[in-house]
Amino acid sequence: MTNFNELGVSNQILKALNKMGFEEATPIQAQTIPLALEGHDVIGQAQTGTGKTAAFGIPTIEKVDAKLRKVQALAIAPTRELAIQVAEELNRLGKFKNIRALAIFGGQHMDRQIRALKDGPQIVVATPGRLMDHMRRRTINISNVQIAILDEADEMLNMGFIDDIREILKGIPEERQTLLFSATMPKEIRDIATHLMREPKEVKVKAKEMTVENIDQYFIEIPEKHKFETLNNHLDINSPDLAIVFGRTKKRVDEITEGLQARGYRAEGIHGDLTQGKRMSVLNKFKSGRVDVLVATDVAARGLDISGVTHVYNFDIPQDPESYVHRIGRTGRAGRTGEAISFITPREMAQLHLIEKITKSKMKRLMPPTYKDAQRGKQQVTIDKLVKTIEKQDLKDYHEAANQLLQDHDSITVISAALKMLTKERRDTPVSISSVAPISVKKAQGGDKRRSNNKRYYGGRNQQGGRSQGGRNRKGKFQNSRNRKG
Ligand SMILES: Nc1ncnc2c1ncn2[C@@H]1O[C@H](COP(=O)(O)OP(=O)(O)OP(=O)(O)O)[C@@H](O)[C@H]1O
Ligand SMILES: [Mg+2]
Repeated sequence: MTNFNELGVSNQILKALNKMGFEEATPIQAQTIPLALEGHDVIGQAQTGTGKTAAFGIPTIEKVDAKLRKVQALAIAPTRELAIQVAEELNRLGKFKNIRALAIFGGQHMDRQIRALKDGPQIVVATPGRLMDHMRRRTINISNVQIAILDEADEMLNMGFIDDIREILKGIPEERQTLLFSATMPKEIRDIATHLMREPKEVKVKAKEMTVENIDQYFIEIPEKHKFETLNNHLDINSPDLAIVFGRTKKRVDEITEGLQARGYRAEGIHGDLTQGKRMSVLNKFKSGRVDVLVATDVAARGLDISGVTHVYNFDIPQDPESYVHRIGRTGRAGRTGEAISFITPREMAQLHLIEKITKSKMKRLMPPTYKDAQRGKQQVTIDKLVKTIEKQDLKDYHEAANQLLQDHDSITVISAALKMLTKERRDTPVSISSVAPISVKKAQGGDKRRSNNKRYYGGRNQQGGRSQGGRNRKGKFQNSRNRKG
């Protein structure tokens, strides 16, 4: 383990790190901070949740001049929420150096952003579309930018974004320093990257697997039409603190969300068709625990750092292995543990093997839990609560009432009634989810075509329906009568 002061970091940043509770540098931070401080271009690849933001953030803050109220560093991120999060972390890191970072992103009033830009932040974190808007209107001056950062670099250099990125980089002085970070870096993308950089130093934190080992990975082989009930059962058994459920399309996310709500779960959906206000409010509710289940498209797959996410469900297996890595990486962050459970239809088993091959990790098979298992799981939660209350031993005030009850009823009946009252039973509202076509490996491996598919996931951009939303969809209704009480 490396201390930050061994890395040549200033006292003001050490003070900020101390305040943030960062005691030691993570491996990617230890390896890239000195290189970036020396002025090298860097491609940094390390697993999800291992502190890449501070790895590029610390040297960036060290290099910009607080007295100069001009944009000196520009970070670009694929989604609005990520841009906001990165700006927040940079502001925490730069607090004692009086460095300010501003997030600019689509869906927010231009006027407001223009005013904020006039305030003279030294760092801007932007989504590409909105940044280009500002560039065209000349409401941002990037001619003083010395450091360009691409967070989620492989995604930013993917088909969906590459043209924007090229155009943005054209507006930045050529003698810039370029920093690229991501948990994944497919070779063809790395080749593109090196063309945009000057003799980049590549740092790849050595890991056996592309995914973090503190995430337990499981899969459940299951027909499409049983996914929703299985998700319900699983949520009941695990009672996750916070869970994210990834669905393939926006429509799917809406349907799963509505279904979960109908069953009594505190679930909300997030995808690119929602207003920015709604996206923010959903995410805030999730972060504060007012929502337990976040149902999302890949708009929430990359970079988001929400502590307390214990479970990630792939309701639909993703098309790209990289996307799998990022999705499950929303749990098991900063050394915590997590579980990832992927639903695989029988025809998608080949896709599962492809993901395993590329990520060099194995998913353990789970049998689909039954409704009975779920009931037991729910009851166990109640029993645990009851036992905790017993252990506290402050029940004297209830003894008289308990004695009275036991005179009129046998103990099994009384305890069962108490358990029933305490158990949050799932509503048995019938729910139907439209089915989607399975992902086939052949399609998934189709080179550039596969890459271009990514585009549709991301919010705030013009999104086409993508194949799985298209006319080939069969509409399969699914109602589970098994769970309906007689
Ligand atoms: N040195 C450190 N010590 C303790 N916590 C840290 C340290 N560095 C980062 N963290 C925390 O770890 C969490 C993950 O960091 P971060 O979001 O930068 O990960 P990442 O590598 O960018 O992940 P992803 O690939 O998902 O984007 C954050 O909550 C961050 O505050
Ligand atoms: Mg990150």
